[in-house]
Amino acid sequence: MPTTVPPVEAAVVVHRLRKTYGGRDVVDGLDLHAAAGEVTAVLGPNGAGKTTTVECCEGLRSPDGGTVRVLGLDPVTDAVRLRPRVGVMLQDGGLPTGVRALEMLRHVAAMYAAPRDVGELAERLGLHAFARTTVRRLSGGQRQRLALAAAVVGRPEVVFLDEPSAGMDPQSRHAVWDLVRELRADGVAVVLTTHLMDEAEDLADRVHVVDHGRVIASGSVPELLAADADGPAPTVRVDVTAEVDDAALTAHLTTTLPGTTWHVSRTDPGTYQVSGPTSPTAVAAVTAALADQDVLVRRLSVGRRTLEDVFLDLTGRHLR
Ligand SMILES: Nc1ncnc2c1ncn2[C@@H]1O[C@H](COP(=O)(O)OP(=O)(O)OP(=O)(O)O)[C@@H](O)[C@H]1O
Repeated sequence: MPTTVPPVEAAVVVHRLRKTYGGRDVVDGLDLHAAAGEVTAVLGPNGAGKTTTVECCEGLRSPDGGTVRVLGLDPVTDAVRLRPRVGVMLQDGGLPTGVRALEMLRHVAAMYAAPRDVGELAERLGLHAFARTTVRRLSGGQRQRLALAAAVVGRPEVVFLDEPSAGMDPQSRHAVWDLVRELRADGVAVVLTTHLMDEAEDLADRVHVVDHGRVIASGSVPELLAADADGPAPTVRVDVTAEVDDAALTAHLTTTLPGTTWHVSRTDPGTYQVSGPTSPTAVAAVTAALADQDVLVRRLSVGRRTLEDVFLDLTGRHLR
């Protein structure tokens, strides 16, 4: 996997971070960095230690080991100096619940020297529709949008977004992505955690994959795809109506296409991934072999491996 040496100008540098709960290292020597003008995505299975790491960067938790620097400062001891320069969107919103939505945003904006235009921000995140609703009555997605607005209204230099588009409808998600791209273009260091691989693939300049409290892979999406053990081989994906005899399918392909190597795996019930040197003949051979097995193909697509494929290969398929 590509190694990562933090650039001198990194806005966020986490070095050998350790955080222990009840004698268990939930963050266990984690290194990552995030640069200004880039979107850095932190990915990992449930419980991998992403939120704990981000909360150490936000100064909400104190490390048990290692160092964290945000804009060259310690997020815990320099919290007062960092507050006007860092925007934070917590996973649970973390908003006061008794105030009206827009009133809350105006109040947050008033705490900064040169805030964004609240009306414009409210417009682009669709906050006007629930401007006078109290925060406790907002839907999950509305609360997320308000939390995002509060995180960016002060024109921060660094923004931490913990699962920013979780629970949002597709329209809101696109509005969030546009805003994140704009922040990047303005030179902001955006650090986000997400479980949405397409979100990371679309937005992230740099990805850190975390598992068991450590970064197990880092790089740009093309670097991660290229560094993948199986290589960025094109794949055929088939959705089928019955069980496939994958050994028979592999044997059929290697016999029909001499000199090639194939790997067939079931990715989900009813979905198989066939990896190998894909060609028009190979696609025909896959469908012929499935016809031999009396398996009807409901959908077939040919494509490269995705970040999700790489993620699953790195972190496994078992539930956490
Ligand atoms: N205050 C706490 N006390 C005890 N254990 C904690 C505490 N906070 C987090 N943990 C544990 O630390 C581990 C990492 O949690 P964390 O929230 O950082 O994971 P995550 O990668 O953000 O997961 P998710 O994707 O589910 O949000 C989990 O096993 C969690 O139960």
